[in-house]
Amino acid sequence: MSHKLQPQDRLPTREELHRLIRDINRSTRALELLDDTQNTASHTLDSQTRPEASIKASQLLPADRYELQTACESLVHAAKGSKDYLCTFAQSHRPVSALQYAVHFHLAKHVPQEGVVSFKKLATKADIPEPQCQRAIRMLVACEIFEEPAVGYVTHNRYSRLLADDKGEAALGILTDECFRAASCLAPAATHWNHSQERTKAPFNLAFNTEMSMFDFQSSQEPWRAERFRKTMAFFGGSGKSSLEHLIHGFDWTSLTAGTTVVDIGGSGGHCMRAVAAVNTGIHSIVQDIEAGLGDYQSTETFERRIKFTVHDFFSPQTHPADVYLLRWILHDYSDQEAVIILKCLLPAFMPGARILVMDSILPSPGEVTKAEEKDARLSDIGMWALLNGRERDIYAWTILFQMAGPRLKLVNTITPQGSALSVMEFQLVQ
Ligand SMILES: C[S@@+](CC[C@H](N)C(=O)[O-])C[C@H]1O[C@@H](n2cnc3c(N)ncnc32)[C@H](O)[C@@H]1O
Repeated sequence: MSHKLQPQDRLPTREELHRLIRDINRSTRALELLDDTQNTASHTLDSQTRPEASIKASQLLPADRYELQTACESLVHAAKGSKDYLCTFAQSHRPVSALQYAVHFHLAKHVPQEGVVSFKKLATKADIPEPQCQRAIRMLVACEIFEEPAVGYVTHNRYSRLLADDKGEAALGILTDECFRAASCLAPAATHWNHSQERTKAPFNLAFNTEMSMFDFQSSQEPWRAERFRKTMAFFGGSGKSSLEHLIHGFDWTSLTAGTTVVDIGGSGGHCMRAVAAVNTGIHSIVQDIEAGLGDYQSTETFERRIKFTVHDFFSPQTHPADVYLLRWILHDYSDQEAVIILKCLLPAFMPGARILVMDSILPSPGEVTKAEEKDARLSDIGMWALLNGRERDIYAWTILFQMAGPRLKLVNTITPQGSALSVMEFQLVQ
């Protein structure tokens, strides 16, 4: 009996395949043309644990990198056929759950930096059953995380090595635990709380069975999660699209005169202010966060007393007068109604000429960028929704948000540094 291909199993036509291959060739050539920096690029892509080098890689014509990704992904999807693509896509959570298992049991830390380890020994070290260890790792090997160079033996590759690093493990821990579990509750939470926008009625709350917002839950119930969150923020700031380099290039910090005060609201362990202090030695910085967010840093002073850490809840009125208030990766955590409260709490402390720097992503309009770039931006949008009913915003949504906070707050400048997923938006209070 002959098997007829169903329309949904249709393979790509020759023309479609050739167009995709032409696209791949074109963007590959664009990357290859960067002869001078090519060595840096391939080197940094192979050793992603070196933040300072990765910054350079992230600045290599990101548009070409996204075009290459988009064309490669389209080719893979075309090769699969529609039904297979969609069904595989709907099972994306399965490799992520294998990663969750690997991170939870610290498997990467039990694999030697050089050489191999047997599944048997790895399972013994991690205190887990060997068959489970093998199944999880083999799923990951199929996704190019870890390698099995000889049957039954595991070794690191450039991806798995990231998991062996403390901060990398923390970040992947949050992504595969809090984020993953919360994301599985998007529709149930919407039904349960009738599409509430409150941070205490988010998918996270259903997943973790708590009435507290994620940050309050971390602080008061499971402080190890707050510690892990702080390491994660430092990890993301270390390199790539959210590198702190972009914070430095997104605003002229050297233009601030000696004695200027910068308040970093929700500043975590102070990584942003350390980066700023390194380029302008005259600035005084205050890092504000909740107690658990600051961790061991609270009440300390660093950088020859130029950075102070203080506990402050950004949902209460700002008490510290400053020339610049930095809100990096804060407002996207919240819905408009809650983000407005944070902004309004700033206004009473506002001195003439003071500014607010918001560093967050600006969502592209549909079709404005390649699919790969759009997907990256949208990952974060769904992520913020899942954790706190937050959202990413396009430029119109940002403008409306600030209008809601106060009609006198005006956007005076926006800079998106090359290779950065985040933009710096500068707001001032006009008369
Ligand atoms: C997404 S992180 C951003 C950290 C840092 N600004 C950065 O760019 O890496 C959000 C920060 O807000 C802090 N935070 C959460 N709720 C807060 C509150 N009510 N008041 C002050 N800080 C808060 C968290 O502890 C965390 O450090």
